[in-house]
Amino acid sequence: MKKTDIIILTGFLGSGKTTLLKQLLANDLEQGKKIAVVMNEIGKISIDSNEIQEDVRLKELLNGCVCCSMKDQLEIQLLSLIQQNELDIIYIETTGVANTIDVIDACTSSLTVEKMLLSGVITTLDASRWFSKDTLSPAYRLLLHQQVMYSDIVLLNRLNQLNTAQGELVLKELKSINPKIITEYSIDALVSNISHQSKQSSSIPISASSSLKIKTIVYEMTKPISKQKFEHFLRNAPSSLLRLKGYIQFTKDPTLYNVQYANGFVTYEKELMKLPMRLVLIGENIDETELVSELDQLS
Ligand SMILES: Nc1nc2c(ncn2[C@@H]2O[C@H](COP(=O)(O)OP(=O)(O)OP(=O)(O)O)[C@@H](O)[C@H]2O)c(=O)[nH]1
Repeated sequence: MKKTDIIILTGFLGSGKTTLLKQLLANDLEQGKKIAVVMNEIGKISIDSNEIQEDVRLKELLNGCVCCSMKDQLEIQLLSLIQQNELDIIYIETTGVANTIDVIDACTSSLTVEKMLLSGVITTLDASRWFSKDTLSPAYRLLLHQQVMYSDIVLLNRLNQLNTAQGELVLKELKSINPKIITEYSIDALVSNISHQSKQSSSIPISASSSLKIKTIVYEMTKPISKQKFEHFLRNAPSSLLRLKGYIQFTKDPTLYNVQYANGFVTYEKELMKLPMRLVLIGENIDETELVSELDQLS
């Protein structure tokens, strides 16, 4: 069964996410694709939702961020969207202050990965915002940096608001963080580029999933594994492995555990529901063959 593509739109406040989304939706609808949008807003009301066409399924997550307080709601909304509709693409428009890794984490649970595939992260970036980033607080500066770093495509706009030297400096800095910076794009050119490539693949071809900046690996377990070996695996995991989560069963213990690993720490919680033993691993340039082979040896 073809999985529904998930495309995450990130970008700082006012950087052009909704403007881009509207263009992408118009293009997809013209091609007859079945689309849904999950729109996340920090505030209690969404202004941008009114801008979404009627034939697009829309879910709003308001008053919080899907990268933190609303993580669980995102999973629930995604699952309900695909249960009720046959969809080609789900766009997730994040709040301007969302942490990219945490959004990826939130939309790749061990339940969603069965039916959905993360197809990429697109970031919109205002060149003048980047140029004046030193006026932001350290936390927002870091956020902006990470939005660029973890994106599969960065769409840079408003470059014409800077002079030539400033523009060159911005580009040099950005390209040292992420070479996939697209500048001077007009939405028309971008959309026609997407349309052209979409004829070959069924979704927005940001890149093949194997070459995404942040990769998600799904590991299905057929039998319980050794807890001792699993913890040894985690202790020796590469630092590029950012997250591991899912449901796991250990040898000589009938309990199913919800396992969560991040920043070198692992936690287990008893899971009462009968869920598939499946792990999701998220990381930057992680080697799937190597990790899967190591996991295979844990039983
Ligand atoms: N010059 C220029 N302006 C743009 C571009 N994209 C969006 N804008 C304008 O920037 C403003 C904010 O655009 P939005 O698309 O609402 O930005 P957003 O990232 O969704 O904003 P928030 O949801 O508030 O974070 C609007 O006035 C847009 O018309 C662009 O590529 N170039």
